[in-house]
Amino acid sequence: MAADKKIAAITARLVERSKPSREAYLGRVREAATKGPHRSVLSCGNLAHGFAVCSPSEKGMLAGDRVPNLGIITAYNDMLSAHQPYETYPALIREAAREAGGVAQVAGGVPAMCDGVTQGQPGMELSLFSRDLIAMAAGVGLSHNMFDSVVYLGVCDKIVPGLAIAALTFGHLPAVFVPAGPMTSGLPNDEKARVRQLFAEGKVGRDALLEAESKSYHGPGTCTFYGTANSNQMLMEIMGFHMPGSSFINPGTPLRDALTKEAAKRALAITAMGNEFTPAGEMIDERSVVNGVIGLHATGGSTNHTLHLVAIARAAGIHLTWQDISDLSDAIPLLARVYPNGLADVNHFNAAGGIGFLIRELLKQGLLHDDVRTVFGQGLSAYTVEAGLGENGAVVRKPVPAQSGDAKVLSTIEAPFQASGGLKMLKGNIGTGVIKISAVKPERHVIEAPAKVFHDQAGLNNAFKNGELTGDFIAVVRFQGPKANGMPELHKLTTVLGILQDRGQRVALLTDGRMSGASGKVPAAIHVTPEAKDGGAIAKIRDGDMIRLDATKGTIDVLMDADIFDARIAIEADLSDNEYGMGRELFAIFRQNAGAADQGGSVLF
Ligand SMILES: O=C(O)C(=O)C[C@H](O)[C@H](O)COP(=O)(O)O
Ligand code: SF4
Repeated sequence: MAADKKIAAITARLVERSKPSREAYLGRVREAATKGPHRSVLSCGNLAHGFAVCSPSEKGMLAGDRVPNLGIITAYNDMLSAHQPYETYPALIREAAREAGGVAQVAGGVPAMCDGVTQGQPGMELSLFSRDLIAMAAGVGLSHNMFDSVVYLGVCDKIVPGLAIAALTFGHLPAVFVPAGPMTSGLPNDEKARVRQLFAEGKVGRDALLEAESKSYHGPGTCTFYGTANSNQMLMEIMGFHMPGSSFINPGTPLRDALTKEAAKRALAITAMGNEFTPAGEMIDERSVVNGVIGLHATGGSTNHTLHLVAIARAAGIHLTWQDISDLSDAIPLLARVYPNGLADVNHFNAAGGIGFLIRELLKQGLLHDDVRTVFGQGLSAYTVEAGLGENGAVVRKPVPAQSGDAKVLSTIEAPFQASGGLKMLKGNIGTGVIKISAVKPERHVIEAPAKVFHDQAGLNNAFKNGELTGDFIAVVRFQGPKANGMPELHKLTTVLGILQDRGQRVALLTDGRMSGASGKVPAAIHVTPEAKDGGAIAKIRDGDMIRLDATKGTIDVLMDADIFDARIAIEADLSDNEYGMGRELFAIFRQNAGAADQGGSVLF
């Protein structure tokens, strides 16, 4: 149990709130678990289909009941720089399985969207829904019931959350997440952002912009800013789904391959057929979820996890709320400064000590639950390490250094960058929302200004081009919620609002949509619930209304007589443009059934 009383109290209320659903969930997991192998319930016909393409020796092993079979769920494609390295992983994993006396098969693939390719494009309106689709697609692969353990190959924004929902839905099976690692450092992220602003102001041309973007995103691996994808890696490690020290090792290196093989062997070692059975649904409990939230706060992680972590927890019968996330923020200091929360990138963070250093610092003051189960065994203290290669090419681990390799990037618990974490909940007569304050200067934590209302990103960008965005204002961009158009990221607005902010205007964004984890310096009240499409108060706001966004107090309010504001009719919008094109017609059932943002914006729960 965490030593810190506040964390223990928040965890206790999470356990209490979740009791009925968690007990029902654990009952299902225990019912589904079997001494195995799971394939033993299949008919000869089923099994013959299942191993038809295996080698004769693998068929011999799978025909018996002594050898575990490892399922691989892969999100490989060439679109995501972070997922392209997975092309070669199945062969490596099969080799490791053979060495471990087991068998491995690709159970199935899942789709993976790159939010960088679709940012500002119609495709982004499928992004949030792709998370649930990924969980469903992984379920299709695992429903063959041929497997005794699973390795999940995924890194990016919606993919890890979708795979984690699947892993917990199949919580009777062990689950090891296998990362592919970050791209090597290219053009610094702040320099990329500077060239973008110059382009938006017409000071450089497309050739200069494309050159800067291409130097920033230049090869295999995860983009190096600390957005949702790299927040995912931190979460998977601090929640115990990764092998210790594996998150931020670059792709195409001997250590990366050694970690992949080690993960496969570990996944085969923790099946019900061995003596370290670690089913995902029992490994992940309320303490693991709270540890994930703590990691988000301590690193300034992505706002998208106020959606995804809520949905992941629900898959395990755990009811995480925005109030839990916000209250933990008050108890957890910011220990990392990685872009957009600073100038460093994730490679610098890892070189400074990485996740192992972060965990050690938080454990020093009892700010994490140490008494948790992980794929590596019992206790989070085992993760206060960094991974390396031994003489024989195997993975070796040693304790993280006592000192940070760069105190400007990764600090100690004694000298945090901020006393509280990065994510705050906002409440008021507009509804509830969240704001990431770790990347916003303190003098911009409170913005009081007139509303300028838009119904899409283009409206705001056009107003900028026409020179209409003068003075202080709060841009209200609405009908961007899950039911309206799939809750796209509005990250492209950061450039325009950043230019105005740099000119000295006091500006902010208020939306029922999302931002990227890479969004940062402009104060943004996002995920506002109820959304406009649901008749939320955000649909009552008019141009010129005075709005106060106060991240210090945690409030978002229209400053007018309550009766007058309440009496207003929530306007409706023509959303027919969002119903067709780029596959959006395939996701109508998702828009119709999406849950509220504070419930994860999911069609599953
Ligand atoms: O981390 C997240 O939440 C993201 O979704 C990051 C997006 O992939 C951005 O779109 C990529 O950054 P930009 O190149 O600035 O567009
Ligand atoms: S981090 Fe974002 S932009 Fe980079 S590959 Fe992953 S999804 Fe695409």
